[in-house]
Parts: sequence; structure tokens; C-alpha cells
Amino acid sequence: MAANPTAPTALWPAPYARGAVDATVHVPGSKSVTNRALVLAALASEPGWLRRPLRSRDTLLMAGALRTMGVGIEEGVGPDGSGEAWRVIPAGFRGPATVDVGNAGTVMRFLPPVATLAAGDIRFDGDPRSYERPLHGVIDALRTLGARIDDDGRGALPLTVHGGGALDGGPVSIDASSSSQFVSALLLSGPRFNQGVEVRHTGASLPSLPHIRMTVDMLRAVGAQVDTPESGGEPNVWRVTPGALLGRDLTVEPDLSNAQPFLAAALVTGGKVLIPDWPSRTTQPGDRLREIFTEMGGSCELTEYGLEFTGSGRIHGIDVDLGDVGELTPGIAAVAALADTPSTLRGVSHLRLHETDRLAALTKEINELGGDVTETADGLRIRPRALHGGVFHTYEDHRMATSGAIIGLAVDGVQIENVATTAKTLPDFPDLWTGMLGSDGA
Ligand SMILES: O=C(O)C1=C[C@@H](OP(=O)(O)O)[C@@H](O)[C@H](O)C1
Ligand SMILES: C=C(OP(=O)(O)O)C(=O)O
Repeated sequence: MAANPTAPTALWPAPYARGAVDATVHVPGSKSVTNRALVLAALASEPGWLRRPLRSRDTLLMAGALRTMGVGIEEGVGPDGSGEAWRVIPAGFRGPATVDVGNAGTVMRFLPPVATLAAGDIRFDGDPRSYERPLHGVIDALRTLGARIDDDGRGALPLTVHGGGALDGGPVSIDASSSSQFVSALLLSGPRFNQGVEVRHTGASLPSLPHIRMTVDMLRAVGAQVDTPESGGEPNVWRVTPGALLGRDLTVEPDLSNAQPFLAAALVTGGKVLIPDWPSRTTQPGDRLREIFTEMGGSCELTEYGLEFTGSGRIHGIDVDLGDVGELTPGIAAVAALADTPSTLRGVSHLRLHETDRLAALTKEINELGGDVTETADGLRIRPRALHGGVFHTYEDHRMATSGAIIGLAVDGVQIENVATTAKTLPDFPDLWTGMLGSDGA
């Protein structure tokens, strides 16, 4: 019987680059934008369009969850006839329903607030790892705002939201130091709470600020009134006024965090990669790669065709705080392991609570290929060493798989366990990767 390439134990021989890459890579839509757009369209008072949505495990789970709660999400071609699209038709949310969150932070955090608006019970369950990921900020806040929620007392999944058809809302304090998604979750549904919502973050630090800005920008784009620290409000306080949301026609930007491995390929092989449709203005954290990968040895140009990124053939280490852009850490760690000087990646202790404990996983897997990585209290210290082939375990973490593939470009004989786990946000990864390398291996 042929080996099943999607079995969790399957090994994928990571392609070794025999030369400099020179490719154009069309990167599918952003997970973070797609899932926010779906939630906002479902909360709107009229139908809307979502063009070029990402179709991956996380976004299909979001669409499926909204459908089970009564929302219409239909396949379409968009109002002007171009491109694939979803038409989202809001309806009163209803239960009883069961939502599978998989291991999607956006689904497990963004939907319990929506469920408080449902008429009926909404049960949330997911992958084993989803039980370990922090959710207390959302659960405690919703209870303060008037919701009835049953969990097993750990402040985590599984849980049931007893939707009452409406929620009071109002002011609430939370500690969002373990995930910015707590803040985003409360703000997204805030316009639909009777009194809106005022979220005050009281923790010592707050990761992933660009993702909170993405939430605010997208709320404003559908007509919500949002006051933020940046718009003259108090530090760490966001306020959303109650009101109806518009149904819009939104085109999803490419996922810039999923562009990372392809940019890294240009850096690692001294080649060139063009990513079409790179937005000239965006809240996506992946936009920081222009600066980070330039400091690590590349150069880039943003033109009307997209982002052209060129490697110089040399890779330098970096000392950088990644607190704002934590999801870029696995890819940066992979490049840093191949650099000519050491790196220190800081500000990302919360990565221990992501898809897997990413700090432990990166340390173990790079070291098993001969690397020299140590965990610090809030990140990684990486001293480059000659690496050798071997199995790169991925712990059901899409970004571990793409990191291993980056290393495999420069190190012959790396095998990625369960590359199919990239389906969480980029099901096309293996094909895009081999397509980038071409038939002659680069
Ligand atoms: O809101 C979002 O879309 C995200 C926020 C971030 O979460 P954390 O703040 O939990 O790191 C990020 O890491 C995740 O990939 C996506
Ligand atoms: C942390 C991530 O995902 P999630 O949305 O599940 O938190 C990620 O994609 O890197």
C-alpha cells in the first residue's frame, strides 16, 4: 500500500535547493483578515461579499461554525463577476449548535462573544491542544458583560455559551498578555452588545498589537465607531459604540506571514522572489519582514507588481523584539540557524501557548539537526552551526513545518514530519514550494 502523505507520521523530503531561486509566488489570502471579515459580515445587518477568501482549515472551521449558527455563506463569483468569493448572508444566530474550533485561535476566541447573541446553547470543542490554549480572558470578560457560560472551571475549552439573544456589554478589564486575540474577540462583537464594550487591558505586556489594529481598522471599515489609545484615548483601553454594521465587498490581501517561507527562500539561496499583490498599506504583521529580512541580508522593492525580495547570498543574525509579530518567529529562527552570526529573538514568551510550545519545539528540532539554540525567558538565542539532515518534527504546527522546509533548502536530507499540517493556513504549501524551486531544483 502506498504511504499516505497526509498521515501525521508521514515524512516529506524537504527539497534541497541546488541553486538560487527565481520565482513568482501567488500567496493565498490572509487567515487573520478572512476570519475577521467572516465574523464582521455575519454580525452585519445586510449581506456582504468576501473576495479571494483563504480556504484553509482555520477559515473553513470559521465558515462552518457560522453556518451551524444560522449564517448563510454561499459560493459566488463576486458582484462584478471577477474572482472567487463568499456571499455572507447574516441571520439571527441560533442554537443549539456545536462549533468545532480545531486548533484555530481565531475561532476559539472570536466566536464565544458571537454565541452570546444566539438564541440557544452553543457548545465549543476542538483539538486536544485547544484545551490547553488560554481562553480565560474571553470567558471571564463575557461573564462580566452578562453572559452565561459553562466550562470545566479551568477557563478553557470545552465550554457551552448559553446564548440569550443579546448581551448587556459595557466596561470590562482583562489581562491579554497571553493573547491579543482576547481583545480582538471582544471588540469584534462589541457593536452588537447593548451598551457596546470598553476593554481595558491590565496585564504587564500585550503581544501582537498589529493584529489589534487590524481588528480596529476592519471594524471601522464596516461602520463601527471605535476609540483606541492611538486615536487619543487612554493607553490600553479600546471602546466600541453600539450600532449596526454594514455589509461590505472586501477583497482579502495575501497572507504576508505565509509569504515568509518564500521570502526566506530568496534569502537562503541568494535568489529572487516576487510576491504579487503585496499591499502598500496593511496591518498584517508580515509586512515587518521587509525590514527584518533586509537586516538579515536581503533587499526588497515594493512596486506595482508586488514585493520583489532579493537575497545577497549572505545571511546575518539579528537581535530583535518580535512581541508585535510573534507568528513570524518560527521562520526567523530557521533563517537565523543558517546565518553567519548569532541571533537573539525576544518578546515572545507567549509562543509557549501557540499551536505548540514553539520555543521548545524550535529549540529541540533545530538542535537535533546539529544546531545550537537555547530558550530564554522570553525567546530564543541561536548560534549558527553546520547542520545535518534528519527528521524535523512539527507538533501539528503549520509554522514548524514551513520552518523546517526553509532549513531543508540549505541542508540536504531534512525530512518534515506531517507537512499536511500546513493546511491550517496554507494547504497549497508543498505544491507552492516545489513550484517555486522549479524542475531543476531552483
Ligand atoms: O488575531 C489574529 O488573527 C492573530 C493574533 C496573534 O495571536 P496572539 O496574540 O495570540 O499571538 C497571532 O499570533 C495569530 O497568528 C493571529
Ligand atoms: C498563532 C497562530 O495561530 P492562531 O490563530 O491559532 O493563534 C499562527 O498562525 O501562528
